[in-house]
Amino acid sequence: MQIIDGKLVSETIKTQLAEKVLELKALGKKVPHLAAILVGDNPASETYVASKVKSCAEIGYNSTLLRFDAQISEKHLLDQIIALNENPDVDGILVQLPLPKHISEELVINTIDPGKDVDGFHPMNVGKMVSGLPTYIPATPYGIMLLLEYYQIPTKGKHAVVIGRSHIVGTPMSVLLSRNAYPGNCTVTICHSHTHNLKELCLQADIIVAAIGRPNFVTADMVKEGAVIIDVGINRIPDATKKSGSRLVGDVDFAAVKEKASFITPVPGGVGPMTIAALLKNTYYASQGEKVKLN
Ligand SMILES: Nc1nc2c(c(=O)[nH]1)N[C@@H](CN(C=O)c1ccc(C(=O)N[C@@H](CCC(=O)O)C(=O)O)cc1)CN2
Repeated sequence: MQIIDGKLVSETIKTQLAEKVLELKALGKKVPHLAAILVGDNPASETYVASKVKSCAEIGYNSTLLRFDAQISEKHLLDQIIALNENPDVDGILVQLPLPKHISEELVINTIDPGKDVDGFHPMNVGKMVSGLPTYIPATPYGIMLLLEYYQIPTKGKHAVVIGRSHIVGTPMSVLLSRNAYPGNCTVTICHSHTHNLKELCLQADIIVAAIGRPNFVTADMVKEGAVIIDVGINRIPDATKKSGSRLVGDVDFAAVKEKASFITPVPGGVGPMTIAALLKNTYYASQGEKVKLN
């Protein structure tokens, strides 16, 4: 069994991007600029946005963080996005999700200029991804594709089971795994809350992508010997032995499942850091007026 080291791969990608920034600077060109919008005080969102801003600084990107309290009106938020769309210095825009209930995520995403939508959530970019055209690919699925490629994990003809059908992870992941290229060419099954024979399907899977948001949901008895396990879950559970009183676990029972897996991502240190690295790659492409073209 091999543990997929997302921290290592993300650091490698960040080093490559930092080199590209130095090249831009040497040519007297502008460095990539990411604008992040954070609404409210969700502690997890605060951590993720802080990590995005810190990563930008580490590799030499400019970043702008716009913070608003949870009561911001939808109209005011949309006006801020429009201003960023019109700001020629800003290459990439992201609005950290989730948003407070009174704000339509759909409207917010649709307001971001598709050319600056480095999260790849705009319907125009989703459509391009589904059509196999160069575009911005949502950061978590993009990060997973980069991990599969880095570890040269065979995917052609494999049965991939994706647990979860969110717009951020499950749905794009299923599109990418079934595309006609490497990584891809999988036969994909998407499972969700109405899937009755989940265990049976998982037992047939060569690759499982768990993105359901339930701690330790995938147990060893659901996994075939030699399966590749990609854990997207980030769940904080109580742990009295920790100073903080809690610890982070994925959607997979890592300790037991690793005994059966050929490759497995840990939590933390697996998919999470790759989400940031993939966002930074998208931002670089946006700054160059390019889109991501997977192999
Ligand atoms: N606008 C967006 N919102 C959200 C996205 C997204 O891609 N765009 N994805 C998630 C959260 N997310 C990025 O925003 C994200 C989640 C986890 C990590 C990460 O590095 N996790 C670490 C653990 C961090 C911790 O201690 O809590 C790991 O797994 O090692 C980065 C980014 C929802 N919202």
